[in-house]
Amino acid sequence: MVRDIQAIRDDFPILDREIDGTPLVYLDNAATTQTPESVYEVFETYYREYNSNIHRGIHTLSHEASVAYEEAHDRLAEFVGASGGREELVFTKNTTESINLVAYGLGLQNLGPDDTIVTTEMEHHASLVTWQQIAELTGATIQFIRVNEDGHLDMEHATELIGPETAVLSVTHVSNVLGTVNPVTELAELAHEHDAYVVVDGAQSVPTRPVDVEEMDADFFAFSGHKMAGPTGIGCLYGKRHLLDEMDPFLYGGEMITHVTLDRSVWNDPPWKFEAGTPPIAEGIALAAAADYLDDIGMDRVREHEDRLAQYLLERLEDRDDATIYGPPSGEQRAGLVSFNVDGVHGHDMSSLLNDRGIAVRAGDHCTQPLHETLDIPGSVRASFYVYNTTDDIDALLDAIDDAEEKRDAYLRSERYHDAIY
Ligand SMILES: Cc1ncc(COP(=O)(O)O)c(CN[C@@H]2CONC2=O)c1O
Repeated sequence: MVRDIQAIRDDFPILDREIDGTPLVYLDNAATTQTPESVYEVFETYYREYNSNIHRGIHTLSHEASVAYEEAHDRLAEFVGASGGREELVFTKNTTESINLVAYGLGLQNLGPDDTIVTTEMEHHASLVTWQQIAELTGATIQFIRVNEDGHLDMEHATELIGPETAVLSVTHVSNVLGTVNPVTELAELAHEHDAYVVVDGAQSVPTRPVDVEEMDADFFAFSGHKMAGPTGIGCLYGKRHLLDEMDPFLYGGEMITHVTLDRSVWNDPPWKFEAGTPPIAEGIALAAAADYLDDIGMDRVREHEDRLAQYLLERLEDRDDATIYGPPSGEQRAGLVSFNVDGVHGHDMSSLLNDRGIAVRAGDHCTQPLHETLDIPGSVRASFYVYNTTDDIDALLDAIDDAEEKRDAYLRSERYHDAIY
């Protein structure tokens, strides 16, 4: 069933909000997406009808909560093509925690001075800082695949860096700044020729396109609930079952054990081995509802919709002689986000001027300071779309950019500017 855009927008009451009397235009989805009624109603039902701690209570509420929470793991595993179900799908707090879990649970235990971690210049700090820290703690070397002018990874450089000493390849599937969709399957193949672990940051891909972790042959794959129409406070780490068996827990305590004596403890099986203490129960169950919501639209349609909006904005920004766009040009496939700058208007001023018009974008370094250094800019303005955005939203953005440019030109003509300069 193909759902029309208005029907989808009606699922998100927040889109009826006004910002100082102006209708909200929400274009900050790469940071956090909005949540449909069908997802946040899950919270209300859970707390109204079966709130209880899981796995230990011998009573109906606990059983119902346990079943729903466990089945949510199966649902998210299915959403990313993990045939092992819940045994390969750990709930964490977010992508950041998922990547840290692999880095500390496997990297810290197995890496040493002879090993290399290969990652890229376009990584989010959630990954880049984490592997930098592991390199420091283990003496391993960390190397970064270069990013080309057009926002793609330099694959020649990748083949130079990935070799016998590579122990880990950690790469973002989609850049949260450039919109670039990286060839993770090709990179995984290269890394596996040298028995390296392949860790994929899927924060920007799982929400926006069909993902099949087994097809790409990722060993680990991390993503967040709040970026896929789900709640904050819940994320996922997919891991191949035999690797999760090998991996050390990251947090210790109840739930993650099967037997404890004063001398030693025996770990539980995955995923519970990595879910110490009382987990985000309602969040996990609500995330399964988010997966249902997105599958109801269809992830191919989500990708097409996002690409259409990105192309619409790219073509119009490319027509401007004072706009600089980062990432692949129009005509090339990219995720539904466009980062840009307008000459003479600082990103934060642009973001503030847009907010005056009810338009929410993000400005700054988007937690990718090394990438912005490579781009030789202090920051950028990023518009990012989701299933409920339309070309009307983009037209409103473009009008507001015109307005910002007029304000800039008026200032440049003003006495205040000339007094300041001369
Ligand atoms: C590619 C990528 N990896 C990891 C993360 C970290 O996700 P969590 O915060 O859920 O752990 C983000 C978040 N994206 C940031 C958050 O705000 N704006 C962004 O672009 C991201 O875009």
